[in-house]
Amino acid sequence: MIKRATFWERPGWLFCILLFLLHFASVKLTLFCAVTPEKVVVVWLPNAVLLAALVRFNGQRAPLMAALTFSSDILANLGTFPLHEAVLLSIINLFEVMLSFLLMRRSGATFRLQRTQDLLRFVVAGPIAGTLAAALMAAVVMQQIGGDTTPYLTLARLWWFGDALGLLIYTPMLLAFTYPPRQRRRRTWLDDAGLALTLLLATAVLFAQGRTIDSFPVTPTLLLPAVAVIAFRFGIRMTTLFVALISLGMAMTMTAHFKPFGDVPVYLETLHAQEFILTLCIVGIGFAVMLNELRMRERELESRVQERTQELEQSNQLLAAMSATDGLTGIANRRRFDQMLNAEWSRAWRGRQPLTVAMLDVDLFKQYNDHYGHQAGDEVLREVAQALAAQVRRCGDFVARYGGEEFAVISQSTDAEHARTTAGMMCAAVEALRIPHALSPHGVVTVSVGMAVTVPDADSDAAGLLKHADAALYRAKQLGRNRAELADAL
Ligand SMILES: Nc1nc2c(ncn2[C@@H]2O[C@H](COP(=O)(O)OP(=O)(O)OP(=O)(O)O)[C@@H](O)[C@H]2O)c(=O)[nH]1
Repeated sequence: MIKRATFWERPGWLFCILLFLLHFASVKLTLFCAVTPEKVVVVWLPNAVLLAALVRFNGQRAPLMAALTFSSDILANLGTFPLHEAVLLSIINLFEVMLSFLLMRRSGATFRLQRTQDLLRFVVAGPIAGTLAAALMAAVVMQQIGGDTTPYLTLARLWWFGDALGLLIYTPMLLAFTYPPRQRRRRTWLDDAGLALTLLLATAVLFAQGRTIDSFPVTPTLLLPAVAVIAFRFGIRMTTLFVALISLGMAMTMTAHFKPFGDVPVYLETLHAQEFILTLCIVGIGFAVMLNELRMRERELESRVQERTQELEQSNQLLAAMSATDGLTGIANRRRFDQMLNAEWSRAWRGRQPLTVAMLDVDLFKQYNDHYGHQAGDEVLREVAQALAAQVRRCGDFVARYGGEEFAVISQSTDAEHARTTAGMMCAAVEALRIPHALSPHGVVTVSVGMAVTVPDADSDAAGLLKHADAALYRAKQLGRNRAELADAL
């Protein structure tokens, strides 16, 4: 089995066989049901098959595809035209498609024809310019070689209109069906009923022979509102399919001598049919493409808004993190510490649990700065902060830089004994860094710690706890530094 993605990546042998068969069938189908007994082509669809293939693969293997459809064109035409005429007309068909494709490429139309701008570029390149150029040549061939006595301009116009409509109807349809739909819509029974009714109406209109019901003429124009509704409800695929079916149906009924536009001369009838099919295309395909573009833009806008919201959320998170972080040490700052202390205080109060605050101060830091310089002092603060953070991470506590060379730690559910052990460990952790301090009696950088433990109640507050911890820190400094002191009960 060839996978869908692989099949549409490059025109492989399977695609080429299918292209040949589809092209051959489309010539036969057109000759069978879209050419009136007077040999007037209402819509010529084979050229759309090659153009859609060239556009779909952006010109990959163009010579091979051209050769295949050229031979299929001659083969299929042989029964209707003599060989030399079939060859010449096939050359003109090929010229028409190639010119349309090159003009489309030059205009920058993208493959899917799903935006109004792309559709307009396609219309100018194919149904207007490419087919007109071919029509002017074909009329000469038909007159000079085929011996057709119809006036030159009439011949050219008939070729032009038939081929232009063929390209206009079938190229967008074939392209729409070679891509998976962007968004599948859920169809309701009402949609299905509407579709069935529209097809019924189309059949009735095509076979009504332009009759009137209660002096109301049953003409194909009745189908225009229906195609607009289909474009609105079902999107490009279904609309192009509907337009194609109606056009082919109309051509078929005309070749079978039904007269959807009443009893009018054949040249006028063909003109009416072509005018009607053109209007059907503009209303149906044009409306579907416009709606599709609007929906695509809406989706693009939605995803862009989503992207921006996500970016904004990330920036907000970053900002929040930045406003809570100390720039020098990278740990929480005083602001965050105050928030945490209030939150933990309330929690401990509600749970009647003890709460511990420890204040830490780097010993003889002024001397360190004076001796080693301010930048070396900054580096010490960073290292001390990391050592303390590693220490509290293990116990699930919270550490912040309180300001200057002071740090603060909050511990939950700690009794006095546990608080003392933890503080001792923090002193040891800083001493273990072994940062030389020539002016300290310990020879290395050390910290002093003051702690206060309390079970919050109505008579105490967080500020009081901090004050007690600060007093204990002062005592630790007095008692020789590099030690931890516990404050008296609050
Ligand atoms: N390098 C550096 N120094 C700072 C920073 N913040 C505060 N300091 C310094 O820290 C020193 C604090 O000195 P003091 O309050 O006298 O205390 P100390 O020298 O540590 O003495 P004790 O606390 O009694 O052990 C001052 O010299 C401040 O300039 C900082 O961000 N970086």
